[in-house]
Amino acid sequence: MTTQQTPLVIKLGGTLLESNEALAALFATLKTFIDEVKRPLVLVHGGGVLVDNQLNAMGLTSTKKDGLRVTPVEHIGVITGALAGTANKLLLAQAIAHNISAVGLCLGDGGLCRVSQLDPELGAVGKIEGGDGTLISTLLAGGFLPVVSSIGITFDGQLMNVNADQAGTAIAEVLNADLVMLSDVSGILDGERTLINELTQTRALELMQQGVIKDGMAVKVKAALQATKTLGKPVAVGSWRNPEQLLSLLAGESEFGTRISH
Ligand SMILES: Nc1ncnc2c1ncn2[C@@H]1O[C@H](COP(=O)(O)OP(=O)(O)O)[C@@H](O)[C@H]1O
Ligand SMILES: CC(=O)N[C@@H](CCC(=O)OP(=O)(O)O)C(=O)O
Repeated sequence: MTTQQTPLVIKLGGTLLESNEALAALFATLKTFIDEVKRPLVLVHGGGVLVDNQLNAMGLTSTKKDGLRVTPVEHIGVITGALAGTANKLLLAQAIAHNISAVGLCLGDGGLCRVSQLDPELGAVGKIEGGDGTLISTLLAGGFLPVVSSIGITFDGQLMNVNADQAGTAIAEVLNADLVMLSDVSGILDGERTLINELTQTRALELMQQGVIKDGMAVKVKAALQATKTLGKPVAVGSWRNPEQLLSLLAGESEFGTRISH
């Protein structure tokens, strides 16, 4: 593998993390991608469903504000366990089972991303910016697959819960990579619940204003729009059920998923 090629950042989220079967199918495709396409690949992941399960199991309740989880400081330990622990290691386990050499990281490793508190009302929720890509580039040059959770660490050493779509954007920016976001849905749906293949910024803002794109999808679309702007190329949103379509989608050749452009 060479780092001369444009890296591909794939963000994984949604109920994928709850299904070993879906994870195994995805990693079989990723293995083929790594062997055949030979492009540097980085995985960034969420695991909101695992966070919900862990908080529930501990008798803790959690709310979201504009698609972001309100994170009281007393919840951050459990959330870190779910994201940087369980979710990250479930993905590592799949990589190992598919003969992929992977390394599990969080946003703080090697100064990858800079994270500060986003809004005191949200508690330990991080605002993310790109940082130092040296560690990831070194791992890619060594043929490893970096798998990055969305737990960040502030300069003064506080753990922060970062939305994983925002983390995907920040890492794609650090690496000047292509970005695809895989979720539970086939892509972004319009008011009639029909898949939108091509979404421009103007239409995205309109649909968010109308409340057609909302909750977690509004966070995702805003993160994707930022990435299209900074990277100067489209971002793909699709289902982890058809990962093999995502490169064609980025190239504007597939009817699967949504291609977001500036
Ligand atoms: N216009 C829309 N198109 C598709 N999904 C939408 C839309 N508006 C809201 N959603 C919701 O957003 C969810 C995806 O966001 P989210 O759960 O945050 O994804 P992930 O966990 O993969 O980051 C969908 O499952 C759906 O319930
Ligand atoms: C601040 C914030 O909302 N953090 C998210 C991080 C995980 C995430 O984004 O997971 P998905 O990509 O699977 O949705 C959360 O706690 O759910």
